[in-house]
Amino acid sequence: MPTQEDRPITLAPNLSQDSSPEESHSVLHIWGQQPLSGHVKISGAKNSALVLMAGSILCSGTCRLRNVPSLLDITRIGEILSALGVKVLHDQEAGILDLDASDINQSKAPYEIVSKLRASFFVIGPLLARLGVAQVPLPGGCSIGDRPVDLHVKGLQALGAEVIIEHGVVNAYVRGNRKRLTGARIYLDFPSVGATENIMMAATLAEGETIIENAAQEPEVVDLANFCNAMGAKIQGAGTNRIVINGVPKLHEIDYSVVPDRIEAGTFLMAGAITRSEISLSPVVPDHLSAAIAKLSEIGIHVAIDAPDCVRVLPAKTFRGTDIETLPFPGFPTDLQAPFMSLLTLAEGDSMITETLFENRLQHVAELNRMGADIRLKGNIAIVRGVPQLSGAPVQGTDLRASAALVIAGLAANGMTTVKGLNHLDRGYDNIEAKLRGLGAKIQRALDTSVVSAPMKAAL
Ligand SMILES: CC(=O)N[C@H]1[C@@H](OP(=O)(O)OP(=O)(O)OC[C@H]2O[C@@H](n3ccc(=O)[nH]c3=O)[C@H](O)[C@@H]2O)O[C@H](CO)[C@@H](O)[C@@H]1O
Ligand SMILES: C=C(OP(=O)(O)O)C(=O)O
Repeated sequence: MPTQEDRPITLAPNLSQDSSPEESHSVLHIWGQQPLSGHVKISGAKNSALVLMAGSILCSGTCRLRNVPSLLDITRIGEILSALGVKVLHDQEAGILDLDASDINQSKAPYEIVSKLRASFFVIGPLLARLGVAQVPLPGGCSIGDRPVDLHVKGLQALGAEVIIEHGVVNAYVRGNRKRLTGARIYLDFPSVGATENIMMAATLAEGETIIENAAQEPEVVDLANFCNAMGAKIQGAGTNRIVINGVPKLHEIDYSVVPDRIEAGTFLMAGAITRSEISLSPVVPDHLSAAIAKLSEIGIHVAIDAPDCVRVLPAKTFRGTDIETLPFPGFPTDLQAPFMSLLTLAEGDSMITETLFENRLQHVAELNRMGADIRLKGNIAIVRGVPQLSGAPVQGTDLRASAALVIAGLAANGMTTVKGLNHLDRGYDNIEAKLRGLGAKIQRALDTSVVSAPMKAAL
C-alpha cells in the first residue's frame, strides 16, 4: 500500500498569483514531523510596502522602493496606482519597484481591485493631498471583522475635506480654490494603523501643523514616516502615540528600502518552535519581535539574538501553555495570534488567547480542531488545552494568518495536511513553501483537483 508520501500529486505552478483571487486553484500538501534547520531570508514587510506604494502618490517624481516582497497584494496595489496614472515598473526578481506619480491624473480608484484588499484605502489620503479630490470605494481585505473606516474619514474631515459616502464609495474633496488641506489636531478614538497612516500622508502636504494624538505606534507607521521624511516631509514622533506633521508644499524623489516583515519573521519563529528545530532568520529588527520573543520565552522556547538583524530559535523538547491578549504595538500582534495558537495546541497545559482587535479572527479554531487540537471558543476567547499530537487533515485557510497557522500546524502534525485557500496565503507570504522547503520541510504546491476544470488540467 502506498504511503502518504508516495501518493501521486499533480504539481501546480503558483497559480494564485494569476488566477481568480476569490478562489485558488492550488493547495499545499505538507508531510509533517520533519525537523527544520538552517537559515531563512525574511522579505520586506507587506504592510509597509503597501502603504509606501500608496505614499508614492505624494511625490511629484519617481520613488524607487527596494526589498519589496513578491505578493498578490503588491500586484493589486500596483494595478490601482496604474489606474490612477502612476507609472509602475516592477522588477519582481530584484524586489524593486519604480513608481512615478508625476503625471497622476485620475482621482477614482477602481472598485474591482479596491474591493480585494484593505490597504487599497490608503490611497485616499495621498490622493486628497496631491489632487484635492479622491473617490475610493470602501475597501475589502481579510474577512476578519467589520473593519470600518470612520477614523480615517474623521481625520480627513478634520484636515478640511468634505466627505460623502454614497453607493459604497467614499467621495472626498478639499473645499476652496487652493485645494490644499489644512493642518489640525486629531485625536484617534483607537490607535488605528491605517487611520494613522492615511492622516499622516494627507497631512504631509497640508498647510500648517497637524498633531495626531493616540496614534498607532506600529513599525510600519515608523517606516512610512521615515519614507516621507526622506522625500522632504516634516514628521516627528512616529513610533510614539503623538505624531506632529508640519506640512510642506512638495515632496521629492527617493530611493528607499522597505523594513523587514516582522509578521513573516514571527511566523517562521513559530515554525521552528513547533517542529522543535533550530532555525535562524535575517534580516529582522529584533525590537519589532519583542512581544513574540517574550511570549516564546515565557513558554520555554528561547530565541537568541545573534546579530542586530538576526535571531535564532532554539529547539525545546517541551513547552508550557500561556495566556495572550492581542493589542496594538508594542503589545502582542493580532497578525501573529493564529500562528501562535497553532504552537500552543501542542503545549503542556492550558492557554487562553483573547483576540481584542478583530471580532472574527478566530476562524482557524475549527480547522485546528479538525487536526486534533482541543480548543473551545467563548466569544473572542479561545481556550486551548494542549494535546500530545496533531494529525494531518484537509483544512481550509479562511484568511491570511489563519492559513499560515494551518501551515505551521501541518509542519508538526502526523501525516499529510492539505491546506486550501491559498488565495489568502499568497496575499501576504512571499514564497512560503520554497522558504520552508529550504529549511527541510516536506511541502508541495499542487493542483486542487476539486476546483480545476478539465480544460485547465489539460492546458497544464
Ligand atoms: C494593510 C495593513 O496594514 N493591515 C494591518 C492593519 O490593518 P488596519 O489598518 O485595517 O487595522 P486598524 O489598526 O485600523 O484596526 C484596528 C481596529 O480599529 C478598528 N477601526 C479601524 C479603523 C477605523 O476607521 N475604525 C475602526 O473602528 C478596526 O475595526 C479594528 O478593530 O493593522 C492591523 C492591526 O495591527 C493588522 O492586523 C493588519 O494586518
Ligand atoms: C489582516 C491582514 O492584512 P489586511 O489588513 O491587508 O487584510 C494581515 O496582514 O494579517
